[in-house]
Amino acid sequence: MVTTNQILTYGLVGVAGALMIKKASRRGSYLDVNFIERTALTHNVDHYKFAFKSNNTPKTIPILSKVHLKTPDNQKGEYTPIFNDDEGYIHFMIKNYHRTASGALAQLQPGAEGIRITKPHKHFKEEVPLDKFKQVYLIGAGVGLAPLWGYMNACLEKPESPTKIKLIYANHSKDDIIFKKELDDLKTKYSDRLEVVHVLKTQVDGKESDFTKYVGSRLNNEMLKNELSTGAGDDDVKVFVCGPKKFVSMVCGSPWWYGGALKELGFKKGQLYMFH
Ligand SMILES: Cc1cc2nc3c(=O)[nH]c(=O)nc-3n(C[C@H](O)[C@H](O)[C@H](O)COP(=O)(O)OP(=O)(O)OC[C@H]3O[C@@H](n4cnc5c(N)ncnc54)[C@H](O)[C@@H]3O)c2cc1C
Repeated sequence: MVTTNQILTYGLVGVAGALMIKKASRRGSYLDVNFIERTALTHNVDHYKFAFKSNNTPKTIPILSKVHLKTPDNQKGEYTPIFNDDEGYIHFMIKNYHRTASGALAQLQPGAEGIRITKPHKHFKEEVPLDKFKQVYLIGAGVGLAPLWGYMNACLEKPESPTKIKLIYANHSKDDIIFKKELDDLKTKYSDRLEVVHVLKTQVDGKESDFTKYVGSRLNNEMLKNELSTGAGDDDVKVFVCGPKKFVSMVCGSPWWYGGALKELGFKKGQLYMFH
């Protein structure tokens, strides 16, 4: 006969076993990567290149997906790959906050062991729509450019895509703009499909007004009203937003990510997609 004590013991063993399996499978979802190199993009943002250690891994990472990167000392950061290349390397832009994961990553030497990333999970539930929309507004600040950069390049590179893109990119100063030259080159190459509007809070050399009229203030409702003058209420127009929390909530409200300037301008909830 099975006693109450035995039932309790079997029950506890069962629960412990289930928890161990869950933990193991979670652990198993990390993939080992090799750190290849780091190059400076700005004074505090670096381009990181990694390679998967095993052949039994994805060769590409979907754009707009998010991964957790774990450092050798077990610090975790949340990042979006900025592009895939033909040789199977994974590329990130990572801001160094001199602490936690980003601080540890900044100390890595090429060849460093013990770095792991999670299998990518997509942000979008549907397939990433590269040719579905007539107009996409990308509103980003600082290193919040990361997911927007992946989308922008993939969309522009798709020759038959009808999507026009306007990037509104807010930074503290000119020195903080990530991929400034690359953005200029893309504007030239895709002059009929890409518009870039910089917003700079501070002047450094007085030449900022050569490339933007928005100098001396952070992005605000008035600027958004000027720059997003069409598309409110139109299902063929999407807005993607990424940046610091206060920036995102100014643009599209919080805590439910519908509100802020975009709601005031008449954009519908279904038109907005924010990374948070
Ligand atoms: C899905 C996802 C993916 C991410 N991927 C990456 C990644 O790949 N790499 C990475 O390093 N980080 C990543 N992050 C982190 C995240 O993007 C940054 O922590 C966040 O954007 C802050 O960036 P920052 O430090 O450059 O901003 P800050 O330097 O703090 O601010 C940048 C600019 O934002 C503007 N701003 C700030 N607050 C306001 C406000 N209230 N009103 C108006 N303008 C304002 C100002 O112009 C300021 O100069 C990711 C986050 C998420 C949610």
